[in-house]
Amino acid sequence: MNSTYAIEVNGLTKSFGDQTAVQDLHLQIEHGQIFGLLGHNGAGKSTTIDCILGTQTASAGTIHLLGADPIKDRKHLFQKVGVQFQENAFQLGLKVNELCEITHSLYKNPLDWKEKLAEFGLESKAKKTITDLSGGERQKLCILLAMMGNPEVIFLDELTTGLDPVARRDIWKTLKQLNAAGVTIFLTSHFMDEVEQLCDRIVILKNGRPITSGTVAEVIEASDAKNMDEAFLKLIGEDIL
Ligand SMILES: Nc1ncnc2c1ncn2[C@@H]1O[C@H](COP(=O)(O)OP(=O)(O)OP(=O)(O)O)[C@@H](O)[C@H]1O
Repeated sequence: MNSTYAIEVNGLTKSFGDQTAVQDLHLQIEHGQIFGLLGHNGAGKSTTIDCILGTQTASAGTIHLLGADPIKDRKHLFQKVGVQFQENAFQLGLKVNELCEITHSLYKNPLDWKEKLAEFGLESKAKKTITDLSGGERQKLCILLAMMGNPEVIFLDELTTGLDPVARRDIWKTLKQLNAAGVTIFLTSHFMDEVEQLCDRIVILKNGRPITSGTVAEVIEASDAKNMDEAFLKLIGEDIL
């Protein structure tokens, strides 16, 4: 099994009973790209990520993550792939430094989390519990934890939902720095300004099916729109908005 892409998906289909969440999805994501998977609520974005990570089994299709099989090679991939913790995965009573220590201990080649905490402006929060952090601070901590193992690829699902404009820009800066250091980023987002700012390439899903792909500029041009917001609305159609 091999692939020169960071992530390669061929004909991914995932059904839950008689409902098809993702249908015949093909992705070829180069190393070092910021890739955005877009779509309305329930379009199939999280299901796609789950299948790529091997936490869900695909109904059909093949997936290569860093050239490996996400299910068979999960242990090996764990060291190379960072995943954003969902808020409900945190034990909220833990202190920031405790959570960092625990996560740090899981990896063979972890980063210096104290240095990163300072870089993220969270140094003074080390002894606070997760519940004491603001939404933006929690999201930064999520990125830090996802980066802990020095991953080659990082998955971020709806990273800036619920954040104010300043916190969102802060997160964008962090992601750009991470990407400049060579990390491939796979993200989902409902914010088209964010997509325009960050993504090298995008795919839009509608009801589980890919309806368009390309760079942001290509998608805007192909849909004869003024910006990504308008392109998204045109492509998705008003019936589901
Ligand atoms: N475990 C499951 N069992 C049954 N149906 C599921 C399951 N997980 C997802 N689905 C269904 O699959 C479809 C795609 O869901 P998914 O969570 O992938 O969408 P999404 O694009 O991530 O949505 P959102 O933007 O709201 O997070 C939805 O109709 C959802 O109800």
